[in-house]
Amino acid sequence: MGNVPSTVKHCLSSEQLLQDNPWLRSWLLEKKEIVPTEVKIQLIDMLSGTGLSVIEATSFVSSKWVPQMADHTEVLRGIQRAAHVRYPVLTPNLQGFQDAVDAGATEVAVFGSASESFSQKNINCSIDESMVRFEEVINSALEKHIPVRGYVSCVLGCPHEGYTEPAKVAEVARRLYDLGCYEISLGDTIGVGTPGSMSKMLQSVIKEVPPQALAVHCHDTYGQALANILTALQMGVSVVDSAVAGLGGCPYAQGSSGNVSTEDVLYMLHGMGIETGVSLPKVVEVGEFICTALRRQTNSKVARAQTRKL
Ligand SMILES: CC(C)(COP(=O)([O-])OP(=O)([O-])OC[C@H]1O[C@@H](n2cnc3c(N)ncnc32)[C@H](O)[C@@H]1OP(=O)([O-])[O-])[C@@H](O)C(=O)NCCC(=O)NCCSC(=O)C[C@@](C)(O)CC(=O)[O-]
Repeated sequence: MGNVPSTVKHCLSSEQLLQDNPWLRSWLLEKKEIVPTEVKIQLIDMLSGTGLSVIEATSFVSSKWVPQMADHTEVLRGIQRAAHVRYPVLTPNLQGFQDAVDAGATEVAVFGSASESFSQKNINCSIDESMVRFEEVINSALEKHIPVRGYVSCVLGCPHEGYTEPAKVAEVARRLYDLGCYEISLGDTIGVGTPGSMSKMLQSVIKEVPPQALAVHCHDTYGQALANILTALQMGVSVVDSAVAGLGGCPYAQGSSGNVSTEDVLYMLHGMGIETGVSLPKVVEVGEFICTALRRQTNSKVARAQTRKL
């Protein structure tokens, strides 16, 4: 457990202590607790029953880099696949791709960045080097008729470099699209974007990749995620990444909050008369399950309001 203060070591089993000391609870949670494999499997199985058509199931990254994903094979093999749902997994390189295929993956995603520093910190290589790795993954995947999605991180800002030039995002998105990714998900990894910067960035990207092949992946650090998503919808993007209860984040983007919550996105879309086929009450239920299991509060405003029966 690293540098655990001795007082904490002695009291770990005391639920009362955790209740009396919310700081201790959050400290323990921040210390990268590993979510049990069976909880991950149950979470995905419950999400499969909500009407969602895509659930990103796990990530075939190095367990030395991200120990939380060491059980990727058990998770992918353990879930009950629903016929109407796709279960892509993240694969940063050929090794991850081969492990994913061995575990039964039928769709994968590569993840690059519009920021050199973030690329180095996140996947230990430059943007150019990442494209070489991705090309290997994409070629092998397409030979096996496995669709590949491409992520571009830091599209509206980088934790190390600050502002990201829209032209750089467009260039990286175009390279992934040309390599054969069927869809490019544009990640506001640290959640600093606003409708103004989202619109400017999309105007640039849409010149290179058609909006029908784009998705947005917003984190809600500054509370702008829904506004940014609405901006993207108005510009012709119709695929939105989100996380139940607003969980998530990135181990290489310290301080940024989780993804926009699925519940909040659904509430907005349904309010606009957009048919998603996803049941909001069921997603709220899944959120309650995972928040109880992780002993954390939901980040979804909609879930909180509905619990208070507003
Ligand atoms: C990419 C690597 C693997 C490069 O890691 P590396 O250390 O540079 O890799 P390497 O090729 O030099 O190999 C070193 C060791 O790692 C092993 N290795 C090599 N590849 C793998 C693999 N796939 N699975 C398991 N093991 C692997 C390899 O076998 C070797 O083992 P050793 O010989 O030392 O025992 C590493 O940097 C890594 O795992 N990074 C992932 C970090 C991560 O998961 N970040 C969060 C992803 S989410 C995201 O990026 C943002 C997104 C998508 O959500 C959107 C947004 O919000 O922006």
